[in-house]
Order: sequence, then C-alpha cells, then structure tokens
Amino acid sequence: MIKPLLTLEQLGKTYDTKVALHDVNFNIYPGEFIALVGMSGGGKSTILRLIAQLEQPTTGQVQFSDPDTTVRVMFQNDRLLPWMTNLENVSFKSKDKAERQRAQAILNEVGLAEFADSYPDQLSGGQKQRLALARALMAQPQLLLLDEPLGALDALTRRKMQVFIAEICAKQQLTTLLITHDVDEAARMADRVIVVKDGTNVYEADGAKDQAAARIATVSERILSVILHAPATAASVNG
Ligand SMILES: Nc1ncnc2c1ncn2[C@@H]1O[C@H](COP(=O)(O)OP(=O)(O)OP(=O)(O)O)[C@@H](O)[C@H]1O
Repeated sequence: MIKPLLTLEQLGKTYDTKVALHDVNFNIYPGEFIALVGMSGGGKSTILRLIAQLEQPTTGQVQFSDPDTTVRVMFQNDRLLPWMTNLENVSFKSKDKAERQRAQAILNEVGLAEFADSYPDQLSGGQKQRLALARALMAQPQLLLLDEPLGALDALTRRKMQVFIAEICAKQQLTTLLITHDVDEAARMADRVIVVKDGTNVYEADGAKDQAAARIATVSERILSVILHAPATAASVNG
C-alpha cells in the first residue's frame, strides 16, 4: 500500500469561541493533485494554514510521513518583491552560480525566459503568477499548496494558467493541494476533489483531469450539488 505524504487526523481549529474546523480527516498521497473546494468561510484556508504549519490545530494533527517534507505556499496575492528583478525573485539573489542557473532554468520552464532582467511590475497578472510559481518551485518542494492562486485573473488567462499549472505539477510529479471556490477549476485540474463545508470535509470525488468536457461538467455538477445540498454532518464525512 502507498504511504501517504501526510495525514490529517481528527483535525480541529477553534478561534476563541468560533469553531473554524472540526473532524477533518483525509490523506494526501505522493504525486496527487487535490483540490479543496467549498463556499467562502467553509474552512479551506484554515486547513491550508494548518498543513503549512503557519498555525497549530486545537485538536487532532497533521502528520507528515517524513517530518523533513518541504512545503511551499503560493497565494493569490503574489507576494513578489518589486525591487528585485524577476530572476532575483526566484534565486533570492543567490551568489551561487549554480543556483542562479537553476533559477534561470525554472524561469524558462514557466515561459518567462526573456523576462529575467525586468521587474515584477512589468509583468501581466498571468505572468506574475508564473513567476510566483517559479519561486515556489525553486525550493524543490515535496508539497505545493496553492491558495486561490488564480482568483485575480481574467477568465481566459485563468483557463490557460489552470492547464499550465496542472501540466507542470504532473510533469514534476509534484504533490499539490489547490484551494478554490471554482468548482469547474477543481474538477478540471485535480485528480481528487474534496468538498469542505461548515468546517469539515464532507465529500470526495475523482477529478476529471485530462478528461473530456462532458465528464468535467458531470463531476462539477455532482460537487456543486454536494456543496449546496448535503448536510455537513459527521456521518457524511468521506461519504
Ligand atoms: N484568525 C481568525 N479568527 C477568527 N475566526 C477565523 C480566523 N480565521 C478564520 N476564521 C473563521 O473560520 C472560518 C473558516 O475560515 P476560512 O478562511 O478557513 O474559510 P475559507 O473556506 O478558506 O473561506 P474563503 O474561501 O472565503 O477564504 C470562517 O468562519 C472564518 O471567519
């Protein structure tokens, strides 16, 4: 049996009296692309912050099979440094020649070869997100967390970036967790879609990655119906 990269076990988070998460249980396996989808306030970002260890859970745990697993997060707000060139944003101004060459190779990989010496403000929204992705890839993460990375893009650029990111992650067999409000995006990009509702994971569906449009539509419809209608009870967790 394949060992999970990490396990979320009975995970819960309470802020003062507000229960943000309760009874979250799922595994993430090496190489898979998971999407967490659900309505605003459901708890998706809290799950991501607990996985990234930016916060500690109130109950339960996030258990990595290897405690040295490298995790990187890419946010919607691209967090690029405007005073550094695009190459420096990826290499973090490393003095090491091999590191600079690796940064340039990653820039080439994300289609920004000719933008190495310009600055983030000279890039379009989609290009900025490619740069943010390049920066995350530079760390050679075993787990990439994507927190609504495409939310600010226009519809066409967003579609292009969905394909682009899914292809890069598949090519590098990079374990990826995407958070999104967009049910179609989840179905299109992920191997597995987990619906998060009222602070817990209520449903899982196989994604439709690389499949025909009709299948994506069917998967999306099923997920949407769960988001809108299924009660978020413990009995339906993973059901
Ligand atoms: N620091 C905090 N203090 C108090 N409550 C919080 C805090 N962070 C999150 N919450 C609450 O926890 C719940 C889950 O929030 P979370 O941001 O995880 O949801 P989400 O599904 O990611 O929403 P969105 O899609 O809008 O980002 C919400 O009710 C939110 O108000």
